[in-house]
Amino acid sequence: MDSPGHPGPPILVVMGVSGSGKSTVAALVAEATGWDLLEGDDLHPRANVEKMAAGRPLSDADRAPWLAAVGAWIRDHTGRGRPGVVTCSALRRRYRDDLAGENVVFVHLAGTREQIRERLRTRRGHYMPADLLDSQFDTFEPLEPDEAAIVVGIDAEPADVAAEIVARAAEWTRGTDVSPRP
Ligand SMILES: Nc1ncnc2c1ncn2[C@@H]1O[C@H](COP(=O)(O)OP(=O)(O)OP(=O)(O)O)[C@@H](O)[C@H]1O
Ligand SMILES: O=C(O)[C@H](O)[C@@H](O)[C@H](O)[C@H](O)CO
Repeated sequence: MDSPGHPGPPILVVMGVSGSGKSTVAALVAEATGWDLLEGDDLHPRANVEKMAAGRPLSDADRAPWLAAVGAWIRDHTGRGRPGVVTCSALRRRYRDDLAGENVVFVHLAGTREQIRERLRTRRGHYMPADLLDSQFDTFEPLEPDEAAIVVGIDAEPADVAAEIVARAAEWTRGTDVSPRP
């Protein structure tokens, strides 16, 4: 799947606000492709998890060590030429700039506040409270045209969302323009 424009296998950073479906969809993409999967939430320091569970949004400083750990996983993979799928909210442009690099493609799971609020309302067994959704949307800085990125809607079933990502990632590795679509 390599091309001169994109010399190595991709790392897909599946991003978006809490509840947009990152964990669900990334697992399906990893299953379909056989690529390594990093559940970014597993790299949060315990203090971050406790803070979110208590209903308090993370600050930039809170996110810094977590983003560094996610970035290290990405670098390890790109350095070894291994493809991967990573879940990471990557809400702000500057966070993404720290994760970006050759063969890194951001995949934004784009949904409305109302749609995601409803999904979080019915989600069970997760520490992240739905109350934090507004701060997630307030923090989110949309992808900009110069970012290597794919935007995917989340209306479809998870398997179909994952299939679209696999297809668009294949286009990306062939060098097709997949800059954000409205
Ligand atoms: N395409 C979809 N259609 C319907 N439900 C979905 C879809 N994708 C995910 N869900 C459901 O929405 C909820 C949120 O999904 P998920 O936990 O994967 O989101 P997340 O972005 O990883 O959240 P967080 O960042 O808080 O970990 C889950 O209950 C999941 O089953
Ligand atoms: O950047 C953030 O505010 C946090 O990292 C969250 O997005 C969590 O990672 C996740 O949503 C919790 O499950």
